[in-house]
Amino acid sequence: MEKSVVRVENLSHRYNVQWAIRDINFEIDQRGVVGLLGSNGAGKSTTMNIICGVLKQTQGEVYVDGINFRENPVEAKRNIGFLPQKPPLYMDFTVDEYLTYCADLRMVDKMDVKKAVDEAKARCGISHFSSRLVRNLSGGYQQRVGIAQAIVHNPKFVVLDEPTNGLDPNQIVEVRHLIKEIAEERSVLLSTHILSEVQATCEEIKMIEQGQLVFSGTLDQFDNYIQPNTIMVTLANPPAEASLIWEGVSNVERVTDHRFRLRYDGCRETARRVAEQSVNRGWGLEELVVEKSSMDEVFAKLSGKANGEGKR
Ligand SMILES: Nc1ncnc2c1ncn2[C@@H]1O[C@H](COP(=O)(O)OP(=O)(O)OP(=O)(O)O)[C@@H](O)[C@H]1O
Repeated sequence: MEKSVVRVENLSHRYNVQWAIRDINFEIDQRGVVGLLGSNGAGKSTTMNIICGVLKQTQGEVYVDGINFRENPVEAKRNIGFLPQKPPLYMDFTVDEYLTYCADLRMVDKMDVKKAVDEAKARCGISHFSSRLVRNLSGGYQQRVGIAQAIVHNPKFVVLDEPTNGLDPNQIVEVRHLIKEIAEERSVLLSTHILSEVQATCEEIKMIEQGQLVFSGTLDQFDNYIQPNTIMVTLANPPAEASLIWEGVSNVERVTDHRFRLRYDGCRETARRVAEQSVNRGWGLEELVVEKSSMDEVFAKLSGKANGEGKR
């Protein structure tokens, strides 16, 4: 069995003369939520549409559960669920009618359709709305119906394009929770512009900029992409600023009477040494924070990197 559920190899696509995405390679694990990040026009939708079989790539290969999309698209699609940015809901259907229709489209065996619909409804917490018209559901519940149609055929891989767009804060929390739950038994690729959403939901991140993959790694690796180089230290009995400069520390800024920002060489040892010295010399260490960059700063740096290299 393959370790990854999706494998993308040298994927490139152009709509006209310009490449929309160029030479993208990555794999997606069997479980968990992967965030797909990128600025507007970076190439996220193009990549997602190709992986979901909505768009045929110009070059490269996509394997879903080991099946090559080019060679066997129908089989590959059996393993994929897709919730586009605008959910494909039929407002005049009841929830049951709609999900039954989706199960048919997804070629669920006739004998298994009712069970599949019941399971998808239970999973998404909409069983009590079975007979309600989709149009009469709130935005949050309509989105749950959208997610239910994406998992009704029990796919191994689900793609959700900005699934919390337009929801109120409570609905956002609920839908995020649901996404995490469905990712316990399958893999979910989540496209979003909202960095706090990635932080709240994803374990892995792929970032595309200017049509190229500029980052692929864990949330922790993304957080630590820019090496921290300042330490904020709070001392009850601080010495003169000059005493705080020693090996590894290049500059000291006095923020308040008791707080200092030390610019350092990024070496972990330096932070440890600051703590040791503060204790040994009786400076009354109250707080020591290694100041990491925010996700926005990492995002901006990665976007800038792509722009600077003149991609496409
Ligand atoms: N149908 C199309 N015909 C021509 N060019 C297109 C088409 N769709 C997308 N593009 C171009 O391909 C590039 C990548 O677009 P894509 O929609 O994949 O980006 P995106 O990251 O999904 O952006 P957004 O976040 O704004 O949806 C852009 O330059 C876009 O203008």
